Amino acid sequence: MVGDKGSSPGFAQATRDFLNWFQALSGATLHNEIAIEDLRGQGRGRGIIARTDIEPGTVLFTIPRGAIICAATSTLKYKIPAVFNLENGDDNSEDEGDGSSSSQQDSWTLLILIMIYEHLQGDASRWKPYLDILPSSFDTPMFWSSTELSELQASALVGKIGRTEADQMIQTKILPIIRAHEDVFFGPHSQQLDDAQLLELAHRFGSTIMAYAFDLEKDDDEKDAEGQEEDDEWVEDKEGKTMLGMVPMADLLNADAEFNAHINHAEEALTATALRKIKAGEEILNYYGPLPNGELLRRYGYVTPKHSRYDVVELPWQLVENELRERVGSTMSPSDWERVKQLAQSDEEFEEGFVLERSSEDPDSTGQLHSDAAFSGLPDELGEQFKTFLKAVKKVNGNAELAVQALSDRDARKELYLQTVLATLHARERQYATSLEEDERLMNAAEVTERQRMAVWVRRGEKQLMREAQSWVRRELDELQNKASQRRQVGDDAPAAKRRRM
Ligand SMILES: C[S@@+](CC[C@H](N)C(=O)[O-])C[C@H]1O[C@@H](n2cnc3c(N)ncnc32)[C@H](O)[C@@H]1O
Repeated sequence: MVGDKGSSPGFAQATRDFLNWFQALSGATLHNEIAIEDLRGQGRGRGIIARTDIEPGTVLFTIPRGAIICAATSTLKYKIPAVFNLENGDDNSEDEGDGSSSSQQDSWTLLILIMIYEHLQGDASRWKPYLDILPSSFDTPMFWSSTELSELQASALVGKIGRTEADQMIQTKILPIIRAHEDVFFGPHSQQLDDAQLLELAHRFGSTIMAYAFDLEKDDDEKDAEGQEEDDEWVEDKEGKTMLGMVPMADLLNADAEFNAHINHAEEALTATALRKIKAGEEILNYYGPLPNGELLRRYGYVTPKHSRYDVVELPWQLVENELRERVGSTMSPSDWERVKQLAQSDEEFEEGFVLERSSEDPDSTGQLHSDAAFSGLPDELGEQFKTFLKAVKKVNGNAELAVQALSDRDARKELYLQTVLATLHARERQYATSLEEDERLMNAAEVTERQRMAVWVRRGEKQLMREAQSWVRRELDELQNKASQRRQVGDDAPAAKRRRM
């Protein structure tokens, strides 16, 4: 859900002004039978709805590239060319150490600077009606209080919010540029802002870019390394290499794991087309990718039931190690165990944690999914690291019986592995303050706020996945036991058969 400070009439007027502005753009098109609607009642801000049935392949709207806010279109680059790397024409501009050189900027920080500049231009910005419909507050965890964050419990999402890193990026890359060019950012009519206000503005536009901006450099027929066609996605470009831009109208589309529209990138314009028949009254939906709900919440500030199929749980190796030690190293001294750890960690493949996820098909070319996702196995790398650890145990203590046996007998190792993982999954589940069952109850409780409900949804999804993983491990253990008892039966029968033959 996106916040907008305006009251309802302001909201509707801003939508109308934006529509008029958009339709007057040279090269822009908008299908007559689609409408921007106020979906705040459903917690989805604005969205685009079909007013009549729309046939597959129909062009919904076209955005000329010149209407996108990006480094190529904003006049800011002519005012502070050094920051945009235009003076030397290459990447070797001098680093002034104050954030003013291009080498310190990336596509994120440049777009934040552009958005702050255009915002401070007020009526003078050619994107004013578009800027007026962008959100001024967000439901992403970056803006949650510590009490709200505590509702995420043991979710790995907590460690990924990155408020401190964002603050630091703004302090080192955004504020020094604005302070060094106050005449550019604060025109004769605009109000001066202090550092705290600028910090808030930079956070606001950083979050806007996270939830709205487009990667502009992909072509329709671009292929990834495997030769597969890549989707044009709303991206988080952490390395800052691709040009990001704010694309009016395209970013009014909400999204889900099943969707019905696609944005094509062509030379002169971006075009939204219907992927299948869209019925009158249906919302036109884009796709942000196969994201778990935790990631959807972190980047976009919402969760959906359809994204649950992509949920993940992070299993820290330390938890696996604790369980393994109990089983194979309980008689080892702390210093011997330390040697085991050092040996295992010296392996260059060593991982601090492993991600559990379900197997899921990709949406088809019309944006639809046809089967449920299911947990179907542990990561291979986890099994390999488990074996590496067993080898290290054997090296340090050749008498560690269980480890030695597990290394020479495949089934014994599999059983030890599965038992250890099962115990780890229980331990991981205990790190969350409430049970899955309590969360199920909370989902329907009246007193729960929207942010709390989203946090419960994320942690509940992770617990559900852990339960599925536990059932899978139990089934594997049962199979192993059945196999062993069948072998015992064959073994018991064998001498009898032999006797008969004799
Ligand atoms: C690119 S914008 C889409 C337009 C947006 N609704 C608006 O009013 O500006 C992305 C934001 O829309 C909202 N959104 C998108 N899809 C949603 C969904 N399926 N359910 C709820 N909110 C959604 C989220 O707040 C997200 O950060």
